[in-house]
Amino acid sequence: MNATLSTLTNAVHGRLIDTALADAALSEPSNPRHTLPLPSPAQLRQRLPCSPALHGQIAEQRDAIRAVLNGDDDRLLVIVGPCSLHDPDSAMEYAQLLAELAPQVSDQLLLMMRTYVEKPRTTVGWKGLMYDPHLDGTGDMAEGLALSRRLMLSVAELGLPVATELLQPMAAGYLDDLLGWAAIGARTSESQTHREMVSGLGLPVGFKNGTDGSISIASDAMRSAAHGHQHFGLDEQGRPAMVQTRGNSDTHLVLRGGNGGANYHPQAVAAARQMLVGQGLEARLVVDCSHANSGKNPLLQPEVLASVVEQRLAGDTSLRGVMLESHLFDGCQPLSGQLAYGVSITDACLGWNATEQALLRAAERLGGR
Ligand SMILES: O=C[C@H](O)[C@H](O)COP(=O)(O)O
Ligand SMILES: C=C(OP(=O)(O)O)C(=O)O
Repeated sequence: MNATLSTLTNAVHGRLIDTALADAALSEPSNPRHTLPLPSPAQLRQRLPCSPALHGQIAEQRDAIRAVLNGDDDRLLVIVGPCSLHDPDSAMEYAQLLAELAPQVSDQLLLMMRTYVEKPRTTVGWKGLMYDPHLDGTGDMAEGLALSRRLMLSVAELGLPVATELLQPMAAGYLDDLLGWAAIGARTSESQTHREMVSGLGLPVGFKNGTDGSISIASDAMRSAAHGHQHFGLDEQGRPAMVQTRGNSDTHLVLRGGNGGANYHPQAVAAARQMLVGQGLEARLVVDCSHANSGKNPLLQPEVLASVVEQRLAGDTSLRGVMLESHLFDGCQPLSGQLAYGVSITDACLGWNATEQALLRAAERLGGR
């Protein structure tokens, strides 16, 4: 563009912006919103850095997870931990227990910790540590982001791969360098925005089937995420940006059951496998033992896990992983008054003792193959 044209263009844009600002100043907002600035991803990463040693560990863990998901390593991937983290002390006590168990079962199971700081809600409810770290509705997201990153760093420093659901695409850049694996939840697998985000991630990602049980939304998501996209997003400095991604084919389907019931039984697994292969996708399956696969009864998760183990032993090599919702103690509690330590404030979880027993049993059974 020559200098005169550029000056003219700037002058026109300048006038448009001035007019827009004047209009904005004059018009009454019909639904006023309050905003508070947040740090940029770069600022938070600088404040809570991932050391080169940790960075190397996470890269190795991603490769190990990929090897299991691709079937090059015949261990079972296990994504296990609280439905949501709401209290750093109980989260770290849980992480310690898991880190002690991991080497005991590592010949058969590759354990990673569910480190969930964002919760998708069916309607409304507490949306996770990242949104409301004080658990009081004040929405201190600056602290929520810092606390979430600090917790993930601490879990990773114990040597555990960190797994989380990425719900808000704008927030992924604050945490994604720390993750070994991520999920896109049942309520967002169909969302173009989430598929675009996944296409720019450098880690394995599981797309869950929809809450209605639809598995095709997840296979569509896998095909979309494998492509490069141009999308609206934020750069590292938090500025609005056109983001160009390269595509991510490191994805798989997570069977979590649906409104019609469970989908971990051999027939449902075979149908999922067939659909993926029919669409030219690799048959890589992870079974979520919780949610609709256990009818939301956390104590049934060991049964679902045992079924997956038996299906593998019977020769189903497409089943590559499982997910369990587990906390220090069984059940869940409402978010009000004095909270019991180590009990979920979102979905009901399986307590640690039963979780450990179920995982030891699975390892023993798989080890005897
Ligand atoms: O795993 C978590 C929940 O199932 C999900 O966040 C939905 O929860 P809700 O139906 O209680 O909102
Ligand atoms: C919200 C979750 O699951 P889903 O998306 O399957 O409901 C979860 O695993 O925390």
